[in-house]
Amino acid sequence: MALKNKILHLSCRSVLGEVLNKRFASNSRALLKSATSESLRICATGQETFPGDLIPPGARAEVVAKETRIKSLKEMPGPSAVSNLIEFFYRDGFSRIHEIQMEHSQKYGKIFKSRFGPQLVVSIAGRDLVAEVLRTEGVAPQRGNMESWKEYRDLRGRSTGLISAEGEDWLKMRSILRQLIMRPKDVAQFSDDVNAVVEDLVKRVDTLRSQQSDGLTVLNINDLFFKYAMEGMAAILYEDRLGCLENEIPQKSQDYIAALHLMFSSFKMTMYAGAIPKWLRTVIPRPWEEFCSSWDGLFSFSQIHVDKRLGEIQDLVSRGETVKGGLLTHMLVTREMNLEEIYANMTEMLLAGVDTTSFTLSWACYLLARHPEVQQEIYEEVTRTLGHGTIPTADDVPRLPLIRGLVKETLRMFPVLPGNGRVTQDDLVVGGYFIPKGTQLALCHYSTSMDEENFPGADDFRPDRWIRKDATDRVDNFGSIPFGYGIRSCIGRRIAELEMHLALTQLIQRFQIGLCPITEEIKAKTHGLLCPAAPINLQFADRQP
Ligand code: HEM
Repeated sequence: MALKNKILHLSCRSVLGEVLNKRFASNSRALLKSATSESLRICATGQETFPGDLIPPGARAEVVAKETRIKSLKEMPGPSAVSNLIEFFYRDGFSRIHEIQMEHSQKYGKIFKSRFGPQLVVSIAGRDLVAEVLRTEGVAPQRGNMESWKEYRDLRGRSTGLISAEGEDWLKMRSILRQLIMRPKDVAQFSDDVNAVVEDLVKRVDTLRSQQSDGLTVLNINDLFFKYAMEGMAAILYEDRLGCLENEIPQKSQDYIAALHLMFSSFKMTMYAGAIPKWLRTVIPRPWEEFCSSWDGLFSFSQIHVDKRLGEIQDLVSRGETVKGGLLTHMLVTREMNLEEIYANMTEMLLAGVDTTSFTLSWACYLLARHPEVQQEIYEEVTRTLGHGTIPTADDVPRLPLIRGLVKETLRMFPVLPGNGRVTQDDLVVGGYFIPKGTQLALCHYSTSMDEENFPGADDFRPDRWIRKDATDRVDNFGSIPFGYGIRSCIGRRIAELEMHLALTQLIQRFQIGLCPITEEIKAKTHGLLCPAAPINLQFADRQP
């Protein structure tokens, strides 16, 4: 792949945003200690706003204390420890986490507690309560217990990356990366690289369907999108290609795919590995061993690619030539992170970026195939805007609101992370309950995005519900925040969106996507991520220009 002349710029605006965010968070945390959540939501004007400057916090707290009693965690409803144990371990609840969210929120309300052994988890299943929690976050929110990830890194002398780091380490890495890839215009420069991968994706569709008797069917579409996402991520992160969309996949890439599959196939076990006390690992060693060996594979793959690029840069420098390149080049040249931190971040970003993007693409194509009339509408928008043969770039995406709506609606119906976590860093009052510092919260994204109150006709696939009616109309909705919200939200959001927008636009331009006769209704299952419970087989018929 030819190296490109790219400049990755820093932004004072985003730094300012972070400072403002910090101020707001510390203000609101102070207030939360003295007031209930109700007092935060409803101010004197009756609007949803921050009431600090309208009524002195102390006075407000007094009024509220008379009106509303803050309840304790003991009073919070929720399933009993025994029924939870049966649900998860006997009835395999881990693969139905999304359904359990719905059932429990209907039964216990928008906030409820569950116990997993010694661990108490408070689930937040209401849109406004989720907003309340995320809007009051501090400067370095914590997602959950990352002990097993950290332990592996300590064992091997590795650094943490953005997903596993906490506190100061996380802040430092986040502030570097957020200036490089957080805004659409930062990632627009990767358009050509992504399009080169999309071209290979389209060729691969041709090859795969020609191997079937009907000349149309691509079996297990997620396998194809997995390879597309891996190839796209490598093009952006490593400035290199892996050959995943070739007929013969190079051995090193195959080894990586195996390590990635091991990581996900042993997901449940590795979850326990984090929880199993160390002494118990001598009795049941397998989960921990598999966990370490899959990380070994993931780290070594990233290291090979980072070292390769480093060698190329050193050669250029020794020949006195100018160094040009993308994200990795920038990181290697500026050394704002040390080499171990670069390995760790490349490893964690690749891990975070492949399945998430590929499952979303699989669901999007499945939904298009099930709803030909919606597909036709989107096809008409694409051809009206771009014509039949024009290859879309990042600059075209704002002119394709239905393509963006398609991705948003897919992620609403199948949020690839059906839930997210936070460990509270201060005492909080949420939904009228006192939640002490250090409590594990589960934000129930699946149930909020399927809630009729937040999305009328929630079972209907309607990409157009995301289209703004005019410049002032905002359709943002805390009911569906598939990339999270705020300072610890997904750092790869813009990269993922670029990969999905460009791939879907070209697929819709080229093919009419249909259900294959052998494909029945595909249900979702939770396997860490929300994924199809059965292979999705689809037909790709050529569009007639
Ligand atoms: C459809 C695609 C994707 C979805 C739905 C998604 C969703 C998420 C969510 C929900 C989080 C947690 C946010 C929070 O805790 O508030 C997250 C974190 C993260 N994601 Fe993504 N993601 C996607 C693609 C990607 C890609 C392509 C990358 C890499 C370039 C990536 C890298 C990360 C990283 C590094 C974090 C941790 C951020 C931090 O802790 O500071 N994700 N993602």
